[in-house]
Amino acid sequence: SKSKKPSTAPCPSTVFPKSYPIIGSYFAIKSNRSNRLQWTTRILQSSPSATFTLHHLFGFRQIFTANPANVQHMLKTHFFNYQKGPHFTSSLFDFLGNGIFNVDGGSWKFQRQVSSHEFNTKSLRKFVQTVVDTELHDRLIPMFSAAASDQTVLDLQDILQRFAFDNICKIAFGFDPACLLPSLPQAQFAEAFEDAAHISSERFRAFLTITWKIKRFFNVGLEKRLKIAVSQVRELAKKIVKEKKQELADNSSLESVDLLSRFLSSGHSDENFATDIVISFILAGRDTTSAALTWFFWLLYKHPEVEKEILKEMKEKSNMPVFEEVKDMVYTHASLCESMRLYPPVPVDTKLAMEDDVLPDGTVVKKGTLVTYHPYAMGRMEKLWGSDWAEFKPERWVERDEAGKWIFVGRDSYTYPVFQAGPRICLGKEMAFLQMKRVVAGVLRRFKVVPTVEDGFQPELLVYLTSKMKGGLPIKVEERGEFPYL
Ligand code: HEM
Repeated sequence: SKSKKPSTAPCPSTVFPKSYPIIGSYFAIKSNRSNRLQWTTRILQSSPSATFTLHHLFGFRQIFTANPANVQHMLKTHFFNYQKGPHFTSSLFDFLGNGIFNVDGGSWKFQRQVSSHEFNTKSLRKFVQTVVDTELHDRLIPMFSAAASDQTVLDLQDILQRFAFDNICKIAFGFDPACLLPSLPQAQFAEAFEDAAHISSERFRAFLTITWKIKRFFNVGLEKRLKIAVSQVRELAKKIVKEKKQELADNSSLESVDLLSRFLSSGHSDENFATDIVISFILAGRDTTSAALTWFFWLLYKHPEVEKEILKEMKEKSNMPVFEEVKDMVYTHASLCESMRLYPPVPVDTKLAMEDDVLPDGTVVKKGTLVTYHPYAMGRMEKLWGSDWAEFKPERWVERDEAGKWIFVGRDSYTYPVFQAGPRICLGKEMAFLQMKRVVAGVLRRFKVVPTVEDGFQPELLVYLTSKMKGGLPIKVEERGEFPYL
């Protein structure tokens, strides 16, 4: 007799979206609009080579891949064939202009060279440390301390976003928007920046590009708001560029510390160039670390054993100078990597194929096809992480040496493209880890972070350009008492 036991394997015919002539998989795409990330992840998990082609309206195709060989092909070996392309750059142009984040080819290469040079200086690293520590000790910790004494509920995500925004503005152009402080006039800059980033990313969701272009032409709806926000951001940036140029002209021996001063004093004094590159840096460095840290604190709450191990590591390093300690926090580093495996701040990233091509797994790519690599799905592939992929386990990233000390065991950047990979890999990766580890050490050393959510609460992921937690993360903070407290 036939077995009635249901199969647990996903059935391809139900998982893969049906495609019809002309309309492609329109209905499946429409009905999965609000959970597109999870939907495409499920399809990739059940696809033999972790790649599939989604058919949009009128024969337009988009390839999704979670296959490391394909990722390496598009981000490294065939880098020049996979670019941002006009759809991406035109959506962000009003906001970002020709800044590094929004250009391809020669313009990108030039900005990349100039900025990687500046990023690799010891003095910039030192400056970043000072900025982060000042923001931590003068603003974040006092705020937590006040909240602990009067038991206020805080939105952790909102606070970390404001913290990261203050930091990146000070680093990028020496301006303090002071958004961790209550309603100073500068905070308007952060609001305008948020509006500009949010509405620009809404353009990607538009069914047809022409819809937002028409609204822009008539200056109505969201496009009207975008125009106002962008002009506020750009005006302030331009004003700062002018002031900095004047300062440098008056005093050429001025100690130039922030990125903008460095660009200007190394001969890149064109106003538009300087404004565009600074805005790109703020966008890149703004929501990414805060998104990573919000999910990280949530996972720590769900995994007290990991928090305990981090505290143990901090106790062992407590006699080291602060930034030496950060470099040595191997288990904390592993925990952050693990948290970003499950919740990558940039969950998907799309490129445009400039010419016909074939991916290493045999997928045919026609010129003009969008190719999306999917870090969110890649962190959820059994083939890459084993059958326990759904578990939060920092131990995947470490080994003990003979003396019992943790050693970090990294994964290659094509299996874990959370910071992208290849020539366009994130420029701020090291800076991001430094900032995140400082926050983790600074906060955990003194406070316990307790989400005030109901039992069984599962945070929802909301994707704009970065992966936010829907509705934020309400928390209370408790003072731990004297350190060391283990
Ligand atoms: C956890 C934190 C971060 C993550 C996960 C992250 C991830 C990424 C990713 C995926 C890209 C590629 C985007 C694309 O080209 O489509 C990127 C690019 C970039 N990131 Fe980050 N980033 C982080 C923090 C930062 C910080 C703090 C900065 C600081 C300034 C920064 C600066 C940049 C820049 C300038 C680029 C453009 C590089 C280029 O196009 O050549 N990032 N980042």
